[in-house]
Amino acid sequence: MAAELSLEGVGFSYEDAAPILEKIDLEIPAGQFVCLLGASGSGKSTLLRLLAGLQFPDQGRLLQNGKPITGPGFDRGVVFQDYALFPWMTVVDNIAIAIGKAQPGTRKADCRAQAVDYLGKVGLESAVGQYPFELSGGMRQRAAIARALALRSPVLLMDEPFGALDPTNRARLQDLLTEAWETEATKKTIVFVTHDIDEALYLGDRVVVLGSTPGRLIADLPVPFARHRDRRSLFDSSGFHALRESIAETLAADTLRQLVAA
Ligand SMILES: Nc1ncnc2c1ncn2[C@@H]1O[C@H](COP(=O)(O)OP(=O)(O)OP(=O)(O)O)[C@@H](O)[C@H]1O
Repeated sequence: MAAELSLEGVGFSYEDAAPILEKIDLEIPAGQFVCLLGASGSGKSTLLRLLAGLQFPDQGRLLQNGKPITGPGFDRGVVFQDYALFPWMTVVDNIAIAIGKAQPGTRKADCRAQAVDYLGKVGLESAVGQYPFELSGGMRQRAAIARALALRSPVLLMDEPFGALDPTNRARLQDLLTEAWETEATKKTIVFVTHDIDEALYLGDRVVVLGSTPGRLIADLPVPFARHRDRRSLFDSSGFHALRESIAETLAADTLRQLVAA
C-alpha cells in the first residue's frame, strides 16, 4: 500500500513556547484506520490540525500522496468533537452545501438527494428537515459524520468525535463508523484521536501513541484483531487485554516521566 499520508521529521511549537511536537515520522498507508492516543496535552489535536492543513510545521513536512499539504482541502474531511454544523441551516442543507462545495457543478437537487442518502446511512432520515439545535448531541454528531462521509474525501481526520457522548451513543456511533468504513469499496484513510484505549483497539488497524513534552511517537502497534469485530467477544479476549495492558503501561510510563521531569 502506498502512503496516503506522510509525516517527515515534523516539529511544531506555538509561537515562542516550548516545542509541542518533535521529530514525528509517520507513514499512513491508504485505507488504514489509525488511532492516535496520548496523554492530555501531548499534541494529538495539534498533529491532526497539521494534517488538516489548518496549521503548519516549523520543521519537516506533511504530505498527502507525495504532495505537500498546503491548507485545508476536500481531499481531507474533518470531524471534531463539537459537531460544527451551521446552526442556521437544516441538517440536510448542512450536508448538501458541503457536497456542493466538494463536487462543484453538481445540481442542487442531486446534492440534496445525496445528503438524504448519507443521513439515512447514519439513521437520521427522520431529522432531515430539522435544525441542529433540535437534535441531541449524538444526533448532531451523526449528522457531522454523515457530512464527512458525503464529502467522499479519501482521508478522514477525526478529533475525539465521540468524546462528549454517553456510553450507549458512543458505542452506537463507533459501530456506525466502522460499518460505513468497512463497507466502502475504497476504504478511507482515517486518523482518529481518542483518549480511550478500548475505543482505539475496537476501531483501529493500528495504534500510534504520542508521548508528552514534546510530543514524540513512543509506540506504534498493529491491532491484530480480525474484522468485522464483535465488541463483546473482542473485549473478553486475552489478546485484547494483553494489548490494552501494554498500551496502558506505555501511557503510565510517559506520565511518570513527565512528573519526574517537572
Ligand atoms: N492555540 C494554541 N496556542 C498555544 N498553545 C496551544 C494552542 N493549542 C494547544 N496549545 C498547547 O499545545 C499543547 C498540545 O495541545 P493539543 O490540544 O494538541 O494536545 P492534545 O494531546 O490534543 O490534548 P487533549 O488530549 O487534552 O485534547 C498543550 O500544551 C496546549 O496547551
